[in-house]
Amino acid sequence: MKTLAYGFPKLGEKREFKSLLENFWKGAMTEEDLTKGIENLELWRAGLYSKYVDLYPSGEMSLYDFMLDMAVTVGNIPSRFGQYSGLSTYFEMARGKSALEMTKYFNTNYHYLVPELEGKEFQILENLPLRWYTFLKGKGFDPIPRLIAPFTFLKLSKAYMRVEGPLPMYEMDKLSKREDYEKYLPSLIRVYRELFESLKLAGAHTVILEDPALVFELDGWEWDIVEETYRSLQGILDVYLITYYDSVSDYKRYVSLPVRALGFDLVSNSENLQNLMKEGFPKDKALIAGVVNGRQVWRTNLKDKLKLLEDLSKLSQELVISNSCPLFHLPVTIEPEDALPEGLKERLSFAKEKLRELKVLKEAFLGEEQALKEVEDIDALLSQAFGRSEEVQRRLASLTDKDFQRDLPYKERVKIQRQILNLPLFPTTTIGSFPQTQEVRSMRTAYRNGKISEEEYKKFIREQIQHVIKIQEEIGLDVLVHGEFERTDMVEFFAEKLEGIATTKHGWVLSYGSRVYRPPIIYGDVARPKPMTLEEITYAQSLTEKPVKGMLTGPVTILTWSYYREDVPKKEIAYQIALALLDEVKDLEEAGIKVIQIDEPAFREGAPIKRKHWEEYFDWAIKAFRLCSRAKPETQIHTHMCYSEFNEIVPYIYQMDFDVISIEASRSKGEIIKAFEEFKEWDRQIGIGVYDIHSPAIPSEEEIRTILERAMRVLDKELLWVNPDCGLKTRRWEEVIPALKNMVKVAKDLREELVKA
Ligand SMILES: CN1c2c(nc(N)[nH]c2=O)NC[C@@H]1CNc1ccc(C(=O)N[C@@H](CCC(=O)N[C@@H](CCC(=O)N[C@@H](CCC(=O)O)C(=O)O)C(=O)O)C(=O)O)cc1
Ligand SMILES: N[C@@H](CCS)C(=O)O
Ligand SMILES: [Zn+2]
Repeated sequence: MKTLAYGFPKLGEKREFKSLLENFWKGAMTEEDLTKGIENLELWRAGLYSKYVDLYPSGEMSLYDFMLDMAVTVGNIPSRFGQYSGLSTYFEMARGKSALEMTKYFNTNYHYLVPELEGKEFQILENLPLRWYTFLKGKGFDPIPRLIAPFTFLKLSKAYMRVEGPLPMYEMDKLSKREDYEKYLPSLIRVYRELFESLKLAGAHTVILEDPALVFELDGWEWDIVEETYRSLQGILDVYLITYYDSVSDYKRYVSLPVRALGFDLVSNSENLQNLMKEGFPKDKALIAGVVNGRQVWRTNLKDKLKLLEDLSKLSQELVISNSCPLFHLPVTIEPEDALPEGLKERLSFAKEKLRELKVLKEAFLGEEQALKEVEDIDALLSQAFGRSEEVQRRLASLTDKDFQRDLPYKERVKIQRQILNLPLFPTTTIGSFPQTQEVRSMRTAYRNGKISEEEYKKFIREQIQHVIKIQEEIGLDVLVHGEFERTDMVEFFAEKLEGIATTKHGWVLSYGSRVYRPPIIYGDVARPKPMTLEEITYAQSLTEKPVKGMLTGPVTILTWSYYREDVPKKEIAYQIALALLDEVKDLEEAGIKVIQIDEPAFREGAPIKRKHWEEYFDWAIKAFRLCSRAKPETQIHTHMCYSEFNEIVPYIYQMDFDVISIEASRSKGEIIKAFEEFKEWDRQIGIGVYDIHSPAIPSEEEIRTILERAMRVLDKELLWVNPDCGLKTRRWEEVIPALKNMVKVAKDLREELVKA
């Protein structure tokens, strides 16, 4: 029996990764120092792995994103970036003016960069797997090199495809046919074989291939391709194949693949286990059992897992115990958290603690007394009831169908809202946040550390609000926002104000690039003790005649971007949060707020990977949104979504019954617009994001106009709003002001042109 861990967070205990990158980008650090710093982080990580587990990977360290690293390794540099010249091209692809599209990795809040295939032959450009393998080897470690598998690489990429029509066009899209894969696979496999050869030469015997795309519901021809791929990769290194986030979609074909070891996520659902028990497992392969949850922070009930491992050991002589999915969804360690609610800390386990759990599990499995005692102690602790509230549960039980239905249908509501708001054609707005400058963050830190008083902090926030209202009025925006300066993060802010949710001090997790967030922990039933946003929103509204949007984060997003209890159905938690938000909506209405935006950027991400589970998810996710947005007919309800593939879920989005949606579409080059063309019932107002807020580049009037004109070809102009594709918190004022001016100018020009026409 061996232990294997992978995906340990690269961020560092003190967010060193973030500081290194951001200092380098600011010009405050040389490339040499950046490299040294990153290498130190890799050594720290390897040190932890080797302390707790038998097997661990190299090649997980990336300067931005592991998919981007794979693309660079195999020489997949889109031609618009010109000749690859090291870090400058690398970061241009990640965050430059025409950066690669960024989207969520499976159903997680980690964002990867989508490789763009242009039909060129692959070739090794930078052998990053070899670089990191030899680096750790040279420092006395014995890692297993790890790569994203060819199938997942292609499945998550996009390629230029010919679109048939009166005028043949080329558009970026996912590979969807056998021929698409046949075009790219032979050369990709050749490159992987070369990579394997180079690793073998450097002393490796084994390689870990992460192939999570095998958990998608694949067609038979896709499995044929997977089989052909693994057959073609044989003969150089032993392959440990790892899948995660769900069960493999075709168990029989999976276990027949010609590899040395096969990994299973035995946590996300029970399908993998059922198949293992029913179908058995091949004698000639090792079974990698992903039993320790890599996505949730709860301490593992090792007693349950021991029983599971005993069952599995009857199936395979060679059992490897592992985490269920990469550990980078967890903060590094629980150690420094000293302000958690009573009784919570001992129930939690972050990435470092999960490594230790793997070690204890192995020891207990081998019958070591100390470990067996720990197993019993944990079981006794976790069996005690924790965090439930009868009052919240009573409120939930009293819900009826009426609670999920607004009083008037959209067609009636919209007439009333038009009269009240009296907005022009192409109303302009922003998504909510304005630059979270160093000054804003420092003031918050000072307030939290007791260096300034609550009064001083509040005064500072009021000044920020005054400033942002004035700026928006000067720019000529139609629906204003208060800027969200009082918020660390759109989920954490609400979590801090809700009962039943804990927040951490140091529990940072990477979302993309160097951007981090601290996922809150929903440990009990959720309730709102007092208003959460009223003070800032009503203050902002008092400064202007224009409508200011009340700004809330929706129930599905609060749930999805937090850790949550596994013994309470997600639907129940979502409804609890929705009821708390409904109280806030009512308070905002009472205070005269006419427009309320309830952000749901995680609405798509929360959906199960397999479509067969979608109906069940969307049923409660839609209802949770409807529950919290049951405002008066005259209140205009907005929602906002970003950085996911929304095309397939437009019919579900429609059922949320909002009045206006703003949706990101700029990095994906307006593909979403096509989806609205196909969904004929669409009658809601919609703001297609007209520029990418992740890039520091200021969008030109022409770029903005192109997206709007494209939208106008598909959607009635009466429905269109004009806005950036997400909040502006990561941008600087110098970028935001000219960008918004260009945006408002285009909206005004279009209005005038339509009047003349
Ligand atoms: C919109 N998105 C979000 C997602 N997930 C979220 N949870 N939140 C989101 O907004 N997913 C999809 C997209 C893209 N994802 C992200 C995620 C994170 C950011 C982002 O900008 N993060 C900030 C972190 C902001 C934060 O919480 N900061 C705190 C702490 C400030 C701090 O570090 N202070 C220093 C000292 C500072 C000083 O004194 O000078 C310290 O404590 O050491 C705060 O503001 O209070 C980031 O910077 O990464 C964007 C998109
Ligand atoms: N209102 C939030 C939404 C981000 S998805 C913001 O503007 O940052
Ligand atoms: Zn957004």
